[in-house]
Amino acid sequence: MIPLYHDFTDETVLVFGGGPVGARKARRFAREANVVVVSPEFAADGYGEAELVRAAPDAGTVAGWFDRTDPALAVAATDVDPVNEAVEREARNRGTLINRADHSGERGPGGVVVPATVRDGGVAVSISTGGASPALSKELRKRIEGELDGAGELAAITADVRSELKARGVDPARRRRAVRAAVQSPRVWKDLGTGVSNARQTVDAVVDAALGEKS
Ligand SMILES: C[C@@]1(CC(=O)O)c2cc3[nH]c(cc4nc(cc5[nH]c(cc(n2)[C@H]1CCC(=O)O)[C@@](C)(CC(=O)O)[C@@H]5CCC(=O)O)C(CC(=O)O)=C4CCC(=O)O)c(CCC(=O)O)c3CC(=O)O
Ligand SMILES: NC(=O)C1=CN([C@@H]2O[C@H](COP(=O)(O)OP(=O)(O)OC[C@H]3O[C@@H](n4cnc5c(N)ncnc54)[C@H](O)[C@@H]3O)[C@@H](O)[C@H]2O)C=CC1
Repeated sequence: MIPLYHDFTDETVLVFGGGPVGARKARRFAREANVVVVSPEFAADGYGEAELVRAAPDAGTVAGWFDRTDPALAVAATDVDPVNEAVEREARNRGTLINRADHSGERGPGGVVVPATVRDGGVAVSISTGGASPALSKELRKRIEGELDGAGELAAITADVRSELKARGVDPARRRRAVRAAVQSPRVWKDLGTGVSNARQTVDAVVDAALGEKS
């Protein structure tokens, strides 16, 4: 399996099954997509901003929900095998991405896994075991959680620096050297998250030094 980051803005994610697993996937995708959860019961803790539709489609009526919502991704998270199978089949017929929450191992065309994810601002690190051991993905996620502190802030600062250097016409090789120096600098990392404009100033000093300019 090959990891990709997918932009779900303005897209719909259709979740079948409103148990703890369906709810977890709904929360995950609702941060960006329009999420519709179809289930006869909604007993779990939270579904984010998802739209909840009370219904219990069988294998024959699953397709109608695809017609109504036109999803970019379908999640099969019911505890009814033939329904999960029908969701997968329908997604595949339409070329829609499919996440079988009840199924490890082989995925087939359009099959995707939901990874364990750590975020800091716009920075995300995702972990998958290719479906072999979700508990291990979760454990590894916990171990790296603290490692990303400040990465979101540094990504935002260096994004600004990159466009400023581009606008000033600094050539690509020197730009690359300067941005690399900034992300590698222990002084920069020390100043991230201190709540003042320290980090930006430190980045500017490191960038100026790398470009051979006085700060
Ligand atoms: C294939 C996959 C499909 C998919 O859902 O995309 C899948 C499938 C299954 N999970 C099962 C069980 C558990 N899943 C978790 C937890 C998570 N599972 C997630 C993803 C995935 N789970 C995909 C593969 C990811 C990879 O490649 O590693 C995470 C990472 C993301 C998320 O779901 O948000 C989230 C952690 C989030 C976090 O905390 O960071 C725990 C741990 C716990 O609950 O503490 C357990 C119990 C322990 C265990 O069994 O390992 C079962 C058996 C059900 C049964 O036996 O009845 C199946 C079905 C099967 O194996 O057939
Ligand atoms: N991917 C993951 O991380 C995990 C996956 N699983 C698997 O995912 C599946 C769901 O897990 P849980 O949420 O814990 O199960 P659950 O049994 O608590 O929830 C299943 C939900 O599906 C609903 N449902 C039943 N028939 C339906 C229908 N015809 N259409 C739509 N919804 C219907 C039920 O009302 C219930 O809300 C299970 O098959 C389990 O094997 C379980 C644990 C973790």
